Amino acid sequence: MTNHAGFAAEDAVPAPAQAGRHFSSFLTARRIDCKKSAVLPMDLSGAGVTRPGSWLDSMRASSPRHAKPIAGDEHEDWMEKHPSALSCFEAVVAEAKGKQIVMFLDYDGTLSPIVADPDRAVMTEDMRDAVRRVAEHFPTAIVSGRCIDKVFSFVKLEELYYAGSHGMDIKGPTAASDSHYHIKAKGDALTCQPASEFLPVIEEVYQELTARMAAIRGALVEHNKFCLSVHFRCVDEQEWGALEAQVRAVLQGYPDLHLTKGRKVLEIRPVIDWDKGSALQFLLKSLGYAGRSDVFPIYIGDDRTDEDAFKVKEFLSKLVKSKSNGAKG
Ligand SMILES: O=P(O)(O)OC[C@H]1O[C@H](O[C@H]2O[C@H](CO)[C@@H](O)[C@H](O)[C@H]2O)[C@H](O)[C@@H](O)[C@@H]1O
Repeated sequence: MTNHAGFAAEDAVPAPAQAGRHFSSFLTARRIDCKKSAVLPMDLSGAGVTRPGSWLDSMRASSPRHAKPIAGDEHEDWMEKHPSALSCFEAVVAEAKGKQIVMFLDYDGTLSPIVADPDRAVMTEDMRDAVRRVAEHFPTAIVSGRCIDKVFSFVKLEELYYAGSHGMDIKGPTAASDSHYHIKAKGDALTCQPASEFLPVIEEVYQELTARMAAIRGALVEHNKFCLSVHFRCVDEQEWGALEAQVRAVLQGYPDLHLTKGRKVLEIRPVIDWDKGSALQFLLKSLGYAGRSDVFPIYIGDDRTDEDAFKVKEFLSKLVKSKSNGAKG
């Protein structure tokens, strides 16, 4: 569900699928298996998402200057499929009644505003209080592209679960050991790191990219432990093509890594079958909630990587269906 402003949000490509903030829930989880995190074939054609020639266009289209309004029928169709969470709030409440809510929250752009310097993306005290209060009532997890340590340094709430590195590093306050899901109970803590074998290669690529990006003014490489972010928010647009070419040149030597695009950022990740959606399923499973009809997970996020979690189950069509069947909202 989307709080849709009628314009493609900043960094949104293609526009309709990215506009606004999402607020989603699903009723049952798709099956996951941490052990079967298959290494997929390399896709240097653009992270399996976009053709190489279209990457620069996509980076440009993500700039507010280039963003186009979604018009006419296309807008109507899109709104029909992606109703605003706020306009459906009563339907969400009705659907959640009598069920255990489990809350999943993205960090950047959701709990914190988007700012030029990634190290300064702090959340407000009001937002922290709101998250604290949510966590008093429901199990709550932060699901972020950042490394856990960084996101924890911003959120500072020990009672939460954290899924950093786009879900590839999970920690939480309680655990029941489960070898099938690679859950290790360390004291009371829950951990899962399905991409740990990639740590050395990520470090190597970090060093290479940092060296190359030194020549591009404003470029920044952020180490997110199991993945990397190459930020171009502060890079002159004339340099974006060169930056992308440099990143691709480095990745030529690393077939087990792939490239995706976020909000003014290129993201480098291990090619494993694991994303924010897998993390969400893992957490539900380890909390004992997977597949239960009396559980109502909610996910709030603003980015394309959050859509991996939204895809876990067609909760949206369920809500749209219940709405057209007469539910309020
Ligand atoms: O999954 P998220 O918690 O949304 O993290 C995604 C990326 O967010 C951060 O970058 C974004 O926010 C920065 C601070 O506002 C902004 O400067 C940048 O342009 C955005 O792309 C973070 O720095 C990345 O490492 C995350 O992968």
